[in-house]
Amino acid sequence: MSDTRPLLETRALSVGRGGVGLLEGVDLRIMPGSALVLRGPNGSGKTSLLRTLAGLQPPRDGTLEAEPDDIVLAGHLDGVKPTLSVAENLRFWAEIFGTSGIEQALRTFDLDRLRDRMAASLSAGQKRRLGLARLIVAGRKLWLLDEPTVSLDQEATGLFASAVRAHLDQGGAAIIATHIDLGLAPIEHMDVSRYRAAPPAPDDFDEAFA
Ligand SMILES: Nc1ncnc2c1ncn2[C@@H]1O[C@H](COP(=O)(O)OP(=O)(O)OP(=O)(O)O)[C@@H](O)[C@H]1O
Repeated sequence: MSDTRPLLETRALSVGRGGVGLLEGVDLRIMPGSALVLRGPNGSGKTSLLRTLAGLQPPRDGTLEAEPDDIVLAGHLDGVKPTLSVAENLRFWAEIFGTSGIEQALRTFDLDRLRDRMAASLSAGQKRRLGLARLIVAGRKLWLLDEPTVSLDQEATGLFASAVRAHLDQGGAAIIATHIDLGLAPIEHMDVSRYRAAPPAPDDFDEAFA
């Protein structure tokens, strides 16, 4: 039976950062098997939106419906533990997420040859691959990805795109802040600057200096 319920739905969601409103009126509906690419200039609020969807910060307004246990976020900080080996990092996350088995994650991101290397000694791109391998280990349905291809070469970007495609084929979903074309067509794009929050009313502004 196909699952026709959205994995995430927002209505009139408002997002801010540091007490400042960034986005308003964001309506999103993410179905199993679908991917949404977030676009927008630097500072427009992509990371803040992903953090809000992941439950790391509360919405300023509106509603967000999602099952927290369905979601995994891969952010700018890879979450890699430098004093653990590649395999130990993956086993650590498997324990955190309550899953088992790291071989598929190692294979997917071509990390097998590096399995016993201390994460501290990995190159930036290798570290990023390890951070992304955490997605496989997590076993969650909705991937929230913030600039996932930073530091990745063309080959590793291809591995990542294949991993996303396989995830979608298995009924997973992804929201990806990225400026590059991952070749995942057909795919929806959303420019977050469409939802830019109105600046504070002049009265509020004056009040701050009263
Ligand atoms: N911790 C913070 N405290 C206050 N303001 C912040 C904080 N982090 C980010 N901001 C501000 O919030 C705004 C949105 O930032 P955000 O990181 O969400 O944008 P972005 O679209 O992801 O940008 P980029 O494309 O550069 O990654 C920016 O003006 C930024 O300076």
